[in-house]
Amino acid sequence: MITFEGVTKRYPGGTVALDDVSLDCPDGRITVFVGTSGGGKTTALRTINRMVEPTSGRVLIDGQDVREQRPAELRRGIGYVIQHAGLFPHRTIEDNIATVPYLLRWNKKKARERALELMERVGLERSMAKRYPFQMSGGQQQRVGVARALAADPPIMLMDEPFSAVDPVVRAELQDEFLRLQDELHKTIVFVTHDIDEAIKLGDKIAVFQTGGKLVQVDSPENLLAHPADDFVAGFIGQNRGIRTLSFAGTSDLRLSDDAVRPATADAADAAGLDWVLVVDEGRRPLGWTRPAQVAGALSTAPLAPVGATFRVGADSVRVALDAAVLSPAGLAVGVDEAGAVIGTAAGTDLLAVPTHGDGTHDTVAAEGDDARGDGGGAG
Ligand SMILES: Nc1ncnc2c1ncn2[C@@H]1O[C@H](COP(=O)(O)OP(=O)(O)OP(=O)(O)O)[C@@H](O)[C@H]1O
Repeated sequence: MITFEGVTKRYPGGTVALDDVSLDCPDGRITVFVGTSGGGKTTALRTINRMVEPTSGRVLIDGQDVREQRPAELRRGIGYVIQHAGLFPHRTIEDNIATVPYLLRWNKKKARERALELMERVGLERSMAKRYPFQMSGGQQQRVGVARALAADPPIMLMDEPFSAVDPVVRAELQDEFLRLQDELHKTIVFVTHDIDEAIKLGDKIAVFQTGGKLVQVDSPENLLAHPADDFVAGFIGQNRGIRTLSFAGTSDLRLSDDAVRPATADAADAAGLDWVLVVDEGRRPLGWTRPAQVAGALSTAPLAPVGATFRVGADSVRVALDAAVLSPAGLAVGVDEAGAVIGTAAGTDLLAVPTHGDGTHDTVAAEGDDARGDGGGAG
């Protein structure tokens, strides 16, 4: 665990970059520092690897003051990823990734093998190993940056706006892969971003910094959305707070209805009275929507409107289900199991009735994916 104890940083000239910051960054979790420009996020991050020394207070790693270790030694256990990746332009991709192993005097073969293995891990083809950074896209360079930080398998990773310099589509891909990687590696990660959506997507725990280096709220993403500590945090989170909260509400306890689900072999007359029916095949996989009143005979002969988006019951959030309902011609969200078979449907109003009070008592989605994530370590 990384612990900040009353950390203050005052620069010559009087700028207070950090003002009495106390906070824990739990092991194996992602703690995100978010906030306004100049709020002290980067300064806070850099006190962990001693790139910045606090004016007062201390930073501890597993109870030990970081000042008890020489910076070089300390940094060996701490991966560091920055915006624009910061790769060495005159070194090949594999040599960039193997930077720390070379410093640790691993033999060349082992270091290169590790670099190639990591390239695969971060979604790069091994055939790119001999390229130079200028021959890679921005997104690929960021992946190399992540691989380089992971090379010596440090327990801690510090990431300063690592995905900010790429376009939104690539950024979303990098975020998804980063979460997948973290599911396997369980590093203790401190991640700086100015983007609240990125913070909510990636963070187990979010620390909001305000200008003047003040820490205004430390909370799980769901609590931050549900209970912003003050107007500054509420303003920073922005609009759509209610809808975003639905991302943390789970679908495993939803009551789904089978009323509108019919096999293709059924007769349209069986569904008389229904506006829309969802026609399914023999494996209950959805084929499409139809209006039974407009069909004579078996539903297999009916013209079908596309199913649109479905949601995985239990795995997807209420927000995903609501999206599916809005996009469905029938206004019904189709819930499916792992195999894609229909479990039942839910109307938008059923989905909006799900409690999302953000006090941790509702059925939460496992942070869109993993049991180990999600409780965020609570407040403070
Ligand atoms: N070496 C320095 N000397 C003097 N002032 C500094 C120094 N480094 C940072 N600051 C000041 O400290 C404050 C906090 O800076 P910091 O970079 O930590 O903020 P940040 O939250 O990471 O901002 P951004 O999102 O813009 O990167 C700012 O006012 C900045 O100008």
